[in-house]
Amino acid sequence: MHILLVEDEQDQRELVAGILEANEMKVTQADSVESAIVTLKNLVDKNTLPDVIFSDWKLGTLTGISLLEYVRNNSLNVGFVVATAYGSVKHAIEAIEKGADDYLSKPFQSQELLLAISKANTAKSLKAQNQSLEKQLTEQQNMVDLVGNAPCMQQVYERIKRVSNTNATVMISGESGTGKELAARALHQLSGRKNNSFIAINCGAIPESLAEAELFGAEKGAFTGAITQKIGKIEAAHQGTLFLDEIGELPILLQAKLLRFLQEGVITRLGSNDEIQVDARVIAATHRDIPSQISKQEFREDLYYRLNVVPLRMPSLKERPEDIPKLILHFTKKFENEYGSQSAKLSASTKKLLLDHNWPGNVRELSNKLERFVLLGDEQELIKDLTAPAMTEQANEDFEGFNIPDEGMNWDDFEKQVLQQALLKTKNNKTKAAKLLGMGYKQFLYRIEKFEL
Ligand SMILES: Nc1ncnc2c1ncn2[C@@H]1O[C@H](COP(=O)(O)OP(=O)(O)OP(=O)(O)O)[C@@H](O)[C@H]1O
Repeated sequence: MHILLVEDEQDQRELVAGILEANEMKVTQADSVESAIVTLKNLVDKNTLPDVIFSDWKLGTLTGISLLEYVRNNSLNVGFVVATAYGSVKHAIEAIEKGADDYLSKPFQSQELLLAISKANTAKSLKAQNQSLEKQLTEQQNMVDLVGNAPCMQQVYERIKRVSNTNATVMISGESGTGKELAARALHQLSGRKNNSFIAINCGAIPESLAEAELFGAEKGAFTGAITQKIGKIEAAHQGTLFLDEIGELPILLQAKLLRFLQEGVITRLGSNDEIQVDARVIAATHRDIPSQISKQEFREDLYYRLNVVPLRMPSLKERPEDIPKLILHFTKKFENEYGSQSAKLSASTKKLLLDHNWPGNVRELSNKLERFVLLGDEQELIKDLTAPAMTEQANEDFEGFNIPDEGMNWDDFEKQVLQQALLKTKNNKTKAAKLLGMGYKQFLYRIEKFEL
């Protein structure tokens, strides 16, 4: 262990140095705050910082506090022990408040000295560990944009890091709003393909009749309306990443063609016989239970195994309530920046409501609620929203015989209930639910997002 010993009285300094050296410590001596700072600067340059500084309180006209301030202001990670005059508790308290790890009242026994030094050294090591963990976490967060440190999220980060730089196909599962697309983007960002395209396509959002041209491209005249040559999404992802969202919605015919691409790395544009080599890393995502789709013959088993080389499950928000405070902070700041407004502070009881909420719409729901709060600054509305009873299946059934009541009605509630019923009827299949209501998928998606369904 290396100690910087700062003491202006030579006898005292040599006495302490003797004890430390007898205990196999390396000692560098300084007789004033100024010379200690010069010594520290030299040691920083040589990258040989001491482990602990042991400094007297009174050093000429200055005190050990000036040295402590220098050390802490420059974020030098060293342990710090201050020796104060007998009975000067005030100084001891001040030293601890300013960031000393321990203090010793003079006169002290050599055992007390060694104990204080060892304590300060441990504190230094812990600080170094924390700093490196924090740095790792921040790097990770910056890299992937995903907020949350819960153990289940750490596993997600670990897996993303491990497979990002490979070409392995990843199948991301998880409830709606859990960050599946963010995870896919992270895989792309952390890969060697990051400077090429990330092409995302929602397999549920394209009408079946156009899906093949959308994915594989089409030659001019391949079908009515194909007035120019069309490059498909797969081809557009050449040398980059192709993100197939809602893969469970992909029509069965196209599943066979996708499988061929995954196996052979070639595609054929609609209306052409030429094979085109495409090098795209494929990431798929679904909130549906694909094995049960397989048993209903809605999804090809061989395609599933080809896609599910590396499964990545995004945890629901319910599984990681400890991340809610961090997410609240993240979204509040994000929307404050976006709208250039300062939101009102959330009261402790509202924070508790946010923590206790069930979050069926996961992080997306939390983000939407906080966006509204930042925009409107209406805490009461947020509370009302969080305490409104959840829609039950029974309530939906009651709704079937609905007539506009004489006293009028709330249009938003009405719309929300219709959307919920459509989702219930189609077991959350958004494409089918949109069809049921005669709406385009995007239009439907917009509305369910508006109501955080
Ligand atoms: N861990 C997270 N940290 C920060 N933001 C998140 C996180 N998870 C989700 N979000 C945010 O929530 C919203 C929904 O995320 P995303 O679109 O990635 O979810 P998804 O699982 O793909 O949803 P869906 O299945 O409905 O498409 C986005 O605005 C995203 O930025």
